[in-house]
Amino acid sequence: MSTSSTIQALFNGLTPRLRLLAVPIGLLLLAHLSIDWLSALPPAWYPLLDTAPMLAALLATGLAAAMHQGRLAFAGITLAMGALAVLEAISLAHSPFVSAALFSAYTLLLPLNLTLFCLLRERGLYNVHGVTRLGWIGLQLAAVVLVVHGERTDWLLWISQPFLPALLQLPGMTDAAVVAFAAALVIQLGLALRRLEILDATLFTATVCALLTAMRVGFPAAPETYLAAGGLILAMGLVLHTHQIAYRDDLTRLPARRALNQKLDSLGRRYTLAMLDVDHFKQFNDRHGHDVGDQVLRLVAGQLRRVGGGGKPYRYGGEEFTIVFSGRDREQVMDHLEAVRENIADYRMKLRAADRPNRKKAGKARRGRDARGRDSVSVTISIGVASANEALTTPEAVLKAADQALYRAKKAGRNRVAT
Ligand SMILES: Nc1nc2c(ncn2[C@@H]2O[C@H](COP(=O)(O)OP(=O)(O)OP(=O)(O)O)[C@@H](O)[C@H]2O)c(=O)[nH]1
Repeated sequence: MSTSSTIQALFNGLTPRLRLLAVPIGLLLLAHLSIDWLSALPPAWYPLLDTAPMLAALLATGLAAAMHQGRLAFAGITLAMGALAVLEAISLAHSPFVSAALFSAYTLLLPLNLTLFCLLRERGLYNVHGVTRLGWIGLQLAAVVLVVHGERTDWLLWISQPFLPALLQLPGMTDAAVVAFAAALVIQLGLALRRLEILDATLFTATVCALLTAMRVGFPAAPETYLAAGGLILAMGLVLHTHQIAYRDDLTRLPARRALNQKLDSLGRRYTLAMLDVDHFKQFNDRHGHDVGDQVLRLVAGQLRRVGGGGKPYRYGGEEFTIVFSGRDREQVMDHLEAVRENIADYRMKLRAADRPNRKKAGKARRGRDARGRDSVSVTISIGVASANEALTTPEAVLKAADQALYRAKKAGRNRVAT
């Protein structure tokens, strides 16, 4: 097994939540490990190191703006402004008051803004929402300028007051900043794990970078490296997000047809394909409505994800799915497909009041009541299976054979696996 396929296998073995965080956290680790090496660079490299945070943040902002991703564009802008503030604060070019004010602004406003852009709905960039969000950033800039130019030491002293027990305090940071970062990280991680969106995971990791920057201000090359890593992580998140949009089906969150085509092109000589279709789905939709139909497709997708035998499910389109068993013969996958079919047939989906079926209409979708007396419905699926062999030498031919087998399963009465 090559190194890249070992890494791929390890990555695929992670739970979806760990997989989501693996890439941004991996980048952060890489940045962390490179600090010693970067700090030993000859002085000729210092200007590049100094400008790297700004370049990375602007790269993220530019990419986000090009992709109309308002949340990330504004996160990039605030990261750039934060980088400017913290690098000025530690540059020794200003009075202790100005340095302290800039550092406080960084430690309070950056976690607040990154959390806000994580929480806010995506509303694009070039519209009234974009202007409002830009206004919000402008307002903060004005407040910082007011404090710095007005020499408002009273404000600075007020936000610097200690109130946390010694155990929770962090050296060099105000207690307010510790609370801001802690709250930001908890909220962002919670959102990332709940929504399983790569952009949330990258915003969370960028906030970790921002915190490490504040905690390592005295260490050579450390703040610059963490800040640059934050910007690069945002930029990488955007690229992964775009890939996800192109390759993932929005409704079921399974890989979509484009990903299936790519997978088919990468298969070796031994593989089996299964085509699946929800039985009488048109009638089901007519009876229960499109929304309940959508719920059923999500439920089917959830069961397909659990298929054994190394099968990888895809949404082929509409109410059709494909499972790819790479390196497996038909005999090796039949039991796993039977298990999926049975699990789906046995699963009773509870209906909310608004989803109640019209009991007057007769129908083929099975209905009943659960233990708590709520209406429930269930569906069945039919499956057609075919493997590559001397007669079926291309993935297209195997897929077509699986589709013909599916047709036979339907003809034979549905809710069955046919070869
Ligand atoms: N709710 C919902 N319905 C969908 C979606 N995609 C396709 N459909 C519906 O799936 C139905 C497919 O129906 P048909 O291809 O006629 O087949 P069927 O009713 O499943 O019957 P058999 O395949 O013969 O068992 C159509 O009514 C489509 O509108 C979707 O994303 N959501």
